Amino acid sequence: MENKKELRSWLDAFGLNHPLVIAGPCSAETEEQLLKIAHQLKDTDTSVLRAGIWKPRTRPGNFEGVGALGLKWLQRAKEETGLLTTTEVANANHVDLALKHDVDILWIGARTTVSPFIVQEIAEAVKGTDKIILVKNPVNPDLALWLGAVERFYTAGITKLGVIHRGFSTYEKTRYRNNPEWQIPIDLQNTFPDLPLILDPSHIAGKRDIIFDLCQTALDLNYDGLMIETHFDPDNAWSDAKQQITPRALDKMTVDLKIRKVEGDEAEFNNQLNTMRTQIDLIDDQIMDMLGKRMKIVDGIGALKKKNNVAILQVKRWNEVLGRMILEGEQNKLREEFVLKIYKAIHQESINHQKKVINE
Ligand SMILES: C=C(O[C@@H]1C=C(C(=O)O)C=C[C@H]1O)C(=O)O
Repeated sequence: MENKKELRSWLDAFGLNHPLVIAGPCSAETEEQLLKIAHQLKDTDTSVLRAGIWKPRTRPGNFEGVGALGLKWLQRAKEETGLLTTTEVANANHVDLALKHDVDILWIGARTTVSPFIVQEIAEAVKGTDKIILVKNPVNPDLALWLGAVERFYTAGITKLGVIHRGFSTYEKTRYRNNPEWQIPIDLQNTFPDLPLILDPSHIAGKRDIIFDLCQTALDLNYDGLMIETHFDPDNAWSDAKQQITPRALDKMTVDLKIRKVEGDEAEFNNQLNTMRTQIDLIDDQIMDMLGKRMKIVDGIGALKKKNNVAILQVKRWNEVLGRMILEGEQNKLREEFVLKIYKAIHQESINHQKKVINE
């Protein structure tokens, strides 16, 4: 599969002057609940109503969705509000039912994207339709697996495609429910600039107070849309209560979010930008030059260790280097977390270099 301008035609057809907004409850709970939310969203920037009908839950015993019954409610919400509809499908049977109820957009959940067998089954089931398919990232940070799932739909003849970034599972506790790992969608945009990219801040955040920040970051990174869980009474939602926001809060948020242009058009802006980018290029050259020089000395130490039969890893020295660089970083307004990431990568590469020298 290659990037093609046509990948984004379905999105362009919306004719929006703002990112696509998909909103609605985590789960369809009752007909009244879904219709009430749909009507509240009708007068916002929302174009598509979302609602989970079948809910994959981490543990059994929780509310697992109302099932096919909810599809009728979605259909009615579409008739009454004109909003398009979308739901998650996780097997061929879900697809058949969603198609019967004229759901416009089907999304593939993170737990489904990890399984090529199921993705293939779903791709076969939507073959021959003109449905829009949005593929959420797999739970594990694996870009090839994510794109592989998209490709299965493309190969089945589905051309209206897009991806949803919902964050990645980690064992460590972070401030997020699912770590954003922004570099992965950035890499994806580099390879497929015309594949619509939508942020699902609700599942990354896990709590409503950081949703706005996540959405702004996405717009700063040229995302094409937002999928936001919305409920008129979030605290009493049957699933994901902490991360849903009200349709009113969503409306306010879309007003407050700053939409950036992909490129600047004023000559003065472009001049200043070019000057600063030239400065960055020079500094990047220096960084590479210094890293190369550092690595040459590391090789020298490796040769010395080989001669004296001394181990590569020197924990005491390594901790001294780290401690000194954290302080140095502080003076240069660089966060400890960032300094640690860079120096751990440098240390790993030093070890690789010395391994090579010692085994030569
Ligand atoms: C370069 C050395 O080998 C390793 C690499 C280090 C580094 O890159 O700074 C530090 C300690 C060692 O674990 C060394 O022993 O000084």
